[in-house]
Amino acid sequence: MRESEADVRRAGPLTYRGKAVPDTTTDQRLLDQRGPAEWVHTDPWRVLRIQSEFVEGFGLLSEVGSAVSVFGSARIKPGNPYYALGETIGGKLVEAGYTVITGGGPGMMEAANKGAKQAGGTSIGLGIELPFEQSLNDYIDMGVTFRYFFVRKTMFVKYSQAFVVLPGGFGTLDELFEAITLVQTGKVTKFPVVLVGTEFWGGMFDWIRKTLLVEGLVSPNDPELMYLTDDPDDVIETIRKAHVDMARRQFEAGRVEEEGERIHDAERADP
Ligand SMILES: CC(C)=CCNc1ncnc2c1ncn2[C@@H]1O[C@H](COP(=O)(O)O)[C@@H](O)[C@H]1O
Repeated sequence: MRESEADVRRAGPLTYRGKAVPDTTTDQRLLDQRGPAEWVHTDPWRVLRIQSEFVEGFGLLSEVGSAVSVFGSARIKPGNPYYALGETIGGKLVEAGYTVITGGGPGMMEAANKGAKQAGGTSIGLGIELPFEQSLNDYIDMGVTFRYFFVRKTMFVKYSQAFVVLPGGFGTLDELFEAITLVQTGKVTKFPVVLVGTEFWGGMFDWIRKTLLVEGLVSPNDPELMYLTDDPDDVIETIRKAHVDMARRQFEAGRVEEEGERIHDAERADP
């Protein structure tokens, strides 16, 4: 016997029959009612917003090729020699075959994006909502603005194969030490973290060796997790060599197909 329309209701994957058929449809309940609004300020709702940030971030970045994240001060202005250094490094990363990812803001982020864009590469900005008005810099081809710092950080780590850290303040230090901690604890397979500016970072390196190491608060090899240089070509060469070595180790460990591809990519980037 055929069911009459009144006897059955299909709501997406759900089927209701007979007296179980609801009085209203899902759309009616969605569109007709407007209840109290406090729930948008609750954690369960935030979880959905957080989830949507991951979806947008993964969606934007998943097809990006080999990429390097460049961190550095939001406050350094064009005209500062560090800004020019950031531009040069952004450009050279592109010439070496990498997409450049930054925090999308002003200062050193803008410098690296500018260098990347002017070299004809892909320039990405992962911005962050801040209490004061601020938009993504003008040199970004693709960008997302995140609400949550921790979601944004996941994107930097997941979609880049190296970090370049230019002079900066607390935000830059936060990004540097997050990266180093992930490498130190084996949460990411060892990837190069290159600091640029021997004079700027030298004091921190000394303190790590003379205090952290001497007090036994880091392992003897931990300071080697960071490489320090002033030379943009050395930045690129260090990253490239690390990628070739890494791909070769993975290849030798038997993960042939994919890793062969990566060796190829890294070698293709040979300047
Ligand atoms: C003028 C000003 C303060 C703007 C702030 N606008 C920002 N926009 C995007 N990312 C940022 C911003 N401030 C800090 N960050 C993040 O923290 C780092 C810079 O922080 P800082 O200036 O070193 O501590 C950047 O690598 C970036 O990922």
